[in-house]
Amino acid sequence: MIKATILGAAGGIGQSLSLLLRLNPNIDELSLYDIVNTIGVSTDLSHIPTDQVIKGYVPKDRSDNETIKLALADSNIVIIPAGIPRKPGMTRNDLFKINAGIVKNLIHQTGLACPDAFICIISNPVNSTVPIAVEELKRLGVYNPKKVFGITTLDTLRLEEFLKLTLKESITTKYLINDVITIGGHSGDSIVPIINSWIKNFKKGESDEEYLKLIQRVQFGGDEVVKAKDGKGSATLSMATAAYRFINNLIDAIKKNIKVKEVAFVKIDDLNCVNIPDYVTKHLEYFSLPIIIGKDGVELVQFPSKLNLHEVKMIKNAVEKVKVDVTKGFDFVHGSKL
Ligand SMILES: NC(=O)C1=CN([C@@H]2O[C@H](COP(=O)(O)OP(=O)(O)OC[C@H]3O[C@@H](n4cnc5c(N)ncnc54)[C@H](O)[C@@H]3O)[C@@H](O)[C@H]2O)C=CC1
Ligand SMILES: O=C([O-])CC(=O)C(=O)O
Repeated sequence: MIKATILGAAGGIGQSLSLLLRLNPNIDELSLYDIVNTIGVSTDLSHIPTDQVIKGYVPKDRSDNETIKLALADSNIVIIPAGIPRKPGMTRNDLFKINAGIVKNLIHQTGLACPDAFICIISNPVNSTVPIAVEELKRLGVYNPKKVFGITTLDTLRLEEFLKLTLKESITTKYLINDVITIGGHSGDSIVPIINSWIKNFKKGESDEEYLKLIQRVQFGGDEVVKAKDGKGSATLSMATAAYRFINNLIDAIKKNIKVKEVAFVKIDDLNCVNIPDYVTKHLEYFSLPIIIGKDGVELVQFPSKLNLHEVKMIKNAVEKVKVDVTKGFDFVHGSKL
């Protein structure tokens, strides 16, 4: 029995993701929670014929914690896209002030209602909201490092698509999936695209202008959408697709007991890691990296092999960036040590 709950289900990502999950036959119950409009969204989706139970939940007022408890009860998977999106001119860090509190409260309720659930955090800034979630779960005494993920899949989707466009050859995304990934964090130059042997397709290798342009476009892909939406939010449809890819794989691990390979922002120092270089582990606890997920969660964190020199340079820079964001998240829960 799989029950998936979306917290923030009435938003741009929430609604699109709800539709995709409604169409997934491996989900037995879909639970949609938001502070607004989930009754409308769930009623709409309930007219799609499936064998799935679907329910919408909206709290009566700010002090109502009973409704979210009902929404979360018995969930195996909790997905959190609740919070505000960017407007042009903002960085993801500008969202911290509002989203940090939202994520902390929702994680608190999740830890109380379904402490054993897999938790997928979409709300930005991911580099800080994941540490907030981890520290809050620790406070409750229910933290399981194998089951807390920051969703960075959209960066990899962008890399697949933009690399294909850059190479202008008869390469389809089919050949790129599993071969190209992004690691690091989820903001600007903390995002590190890894293109494996495709570097050979660039005439001047790591110093090729087209290669450097590709890196920049992936790192600032979110800004491209924010600008195009012109004040009406950030990526929603591509993000829902990205989250769906991750969740679909996660369900294969949980329900079919298949070991799946994914990439997510996880707390690496609490997990079983192989081949992670000192220049990463010495300095920080969290990074988005390839992971193997089994039915009980992350079994292994891996580090990509065959990196080019530019990729190593980008990783070292990402380590510095992520470290600052992680500390901000940690301090939000525990209070600054300064
Ligand atoms: N991880 C990633 O790659 C990406 C992350 N995001 C982030 O996802 C978040 C959501 O983006 P959108 O869906 O576009 O925003 P949105 O504004 O369309 O939807 C957010 C939803 O959260 C709800 N919400 C706010 N406070 C809540 C609470 N306490 N409990 C439950 N629901 C609550 C709102 O009512 C709204 O329906 C943003 O922080 C955005 O930056 C967006 C794209 C990619
Ligand atoms: O850019 C944003 O604010 C939303 C996001 O995380 C992305 O599209 O990657």
